[in-house]
Amino acid sequence: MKRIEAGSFYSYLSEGCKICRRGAKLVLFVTGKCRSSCYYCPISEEKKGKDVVYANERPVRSLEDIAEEINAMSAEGIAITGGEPLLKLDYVLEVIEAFDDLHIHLYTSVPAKEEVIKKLAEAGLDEIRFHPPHLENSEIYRESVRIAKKYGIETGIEIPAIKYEEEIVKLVNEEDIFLNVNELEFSATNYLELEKRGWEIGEFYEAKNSKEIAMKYAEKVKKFHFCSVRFKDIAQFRRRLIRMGFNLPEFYKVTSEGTVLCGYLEGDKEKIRKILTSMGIDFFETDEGFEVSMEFAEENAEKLRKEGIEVYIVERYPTYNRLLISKTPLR
Ligand SMILES: C[S@@+](CC[C@H](N)C(=O)[O-])C[C@H]1O[C@@H](n2cnc3c(N)ncnc32)[C@H](O)[C@@H]1O
Ligand code: SF4
Repeated sequence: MKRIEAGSFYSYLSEGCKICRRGAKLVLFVTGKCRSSCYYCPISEEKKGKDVVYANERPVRSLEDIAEEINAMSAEGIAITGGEPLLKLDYVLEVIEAFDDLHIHLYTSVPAKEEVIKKLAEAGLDEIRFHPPHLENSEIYRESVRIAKKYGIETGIEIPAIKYEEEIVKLVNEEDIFLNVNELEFSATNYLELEKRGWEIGEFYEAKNSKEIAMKYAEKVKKFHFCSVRFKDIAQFRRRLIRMGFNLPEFYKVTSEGTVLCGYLEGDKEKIRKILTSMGIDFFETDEGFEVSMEFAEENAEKLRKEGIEVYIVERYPTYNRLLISKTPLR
């Protein structure tokens, strides 16, 4: 068993996991709808049950939006998730075909039939991960697993570590497929249900003792991977942020946390635009203001203030929603 950062370990990593570890997988959420109702489902309130599409944080209206997010993070792969992606099979096929040059993996809780898997394979799906809700009836996925393998799709089972089920171990070892076990994660939507069942929340929103359940699988499963909540956050997410940060214009400073720092100007937009253009300064215009280099903001703060322009240093995420971490006025 090899150890990776933040408590994760594996004996086998699927291609999808390898790309995800580099922060190079775009998460494509294709619908919030799902026919199962797992008590541990972490989907947020704004997405649950709603037929919405997001590429990472970016709302998607067309394939063009997905292409923009791919460029923003230099994605090498796409993870198609939900809700239940197979409720929107035609859309999923369209996406797989459109971005066939990237590695694409799909999550599903449906024991899909041959006609569905054949279509996915022909569209170019590379990897599939079945999730038996509540970890029950895993045997009903055996046929789908065999079909997916027959069509050359890398196949696995992916589950949260809520309990140990011998039937899952039997299935993955007999079919020689991988088992991904996620550390059970608390979210705003599953918190009460997890608490009701005795789970306690840890420092990183992980369920305490969930890792110990994963260990039991690790002892028995040939192709095994445990992904911790902390690893998802500090490695995958932070690495994606860093990729996104370095794709921004050079005047942004990328921190080791994956956030970006820049100067920020607010005031009469026409006036600011004129000043920056006449000085030949690189800038990015947002709805409310102008992002510039920190050096420019610091060196010119006094002069700009005299022109009635507010000057700040801003730290934000390099994501589509530009989540603000801090906005400090320069005096
Ligand atoms: C949220 S589901 C969405 C896709 C599909 N409905 C499914 O269940 O596979 C994606 C993955 O998250 C895992 N998962 C669900 N709830 C979880 C939780 N609270 N903590 C960690 N992983 C979880 C599932 O095992 C599944 O592999
Ligand atoms: S099958 Fe997946 S999306 Fe549906 S309720 Fe369970 S975890 Fe959530």
